[in-house]
Amino acid sequence: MLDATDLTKSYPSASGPVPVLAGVSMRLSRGETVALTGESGSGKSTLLHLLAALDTPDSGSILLDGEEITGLGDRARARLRRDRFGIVFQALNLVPSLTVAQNIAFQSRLADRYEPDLCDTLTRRLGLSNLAHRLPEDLSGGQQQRVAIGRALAARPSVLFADEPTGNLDEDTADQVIDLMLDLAADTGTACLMVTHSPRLAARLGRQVHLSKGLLS
Ligand SMILES: Nc1ncnc2c1ncn2[C@@H]1O[C@H](COP(=O)(O)OP(=O)(O)OP(=O)(O)O)[C@@H](O)[C@H]1O
Repeated sequence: MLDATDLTKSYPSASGPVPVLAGVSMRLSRGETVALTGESGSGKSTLLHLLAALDTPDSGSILLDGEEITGLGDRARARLRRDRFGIVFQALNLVPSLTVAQNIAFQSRLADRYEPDLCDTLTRRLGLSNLAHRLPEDLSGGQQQRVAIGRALAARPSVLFADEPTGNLDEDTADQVIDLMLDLAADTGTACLMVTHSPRLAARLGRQVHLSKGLLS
């Protein structure tokens, strides 16, 4: 479904371009779950940003269902993210003026795919039913993380991209949130690519890939 080949990416610096990705290829099949690991600064977030169409590679190809997405302009990439991708990053970007229930419905409404029953189910399974009318500022970090996961999955994305989604949670809560995320992703047929520093969390996913020296193994 998502098929990336020979991706390269450098960032400019005072002493010239600094290469981060040196020819990364990876494939993500429908419903597959993959953990992306690697040392700090190895380029995990950079790769996730390219695959999620938040940034463009210097060279290489990314096919989504056979269609090249690297050449798309900003608007087309924004549409693609809205319609096909769920994104759960450390900066959760919940809409501060919307309640939990409204945040969960938010992307699915934008994508014109709002399903009240699915939103209710996600809210309940994420343990947010009694918080549905609260604003994000009145939630704990873990509760906000669950809202972000619900919002991403309510739009039935093809791929869920998660960058350290439980980075600031204790181990037990992180395990619960990841298990729930994987469970819900499986129910909605969503593939999942998750960046994590934790080998323990990585082991819970179907496959692990490791980024080192600009290459995946
Ligand atoms: N916008 C940018 N401009 C310049 N350099 C950048 C930019 N974004 C990332 N980098 C550099 O690219 C390298 C890879 O960064 P990236 O955030 O992808 O790594 P990471 O593996 O996700 O790290 P971490 O695990 O610490 O989050 C780092 O050396 C970083 O300093």
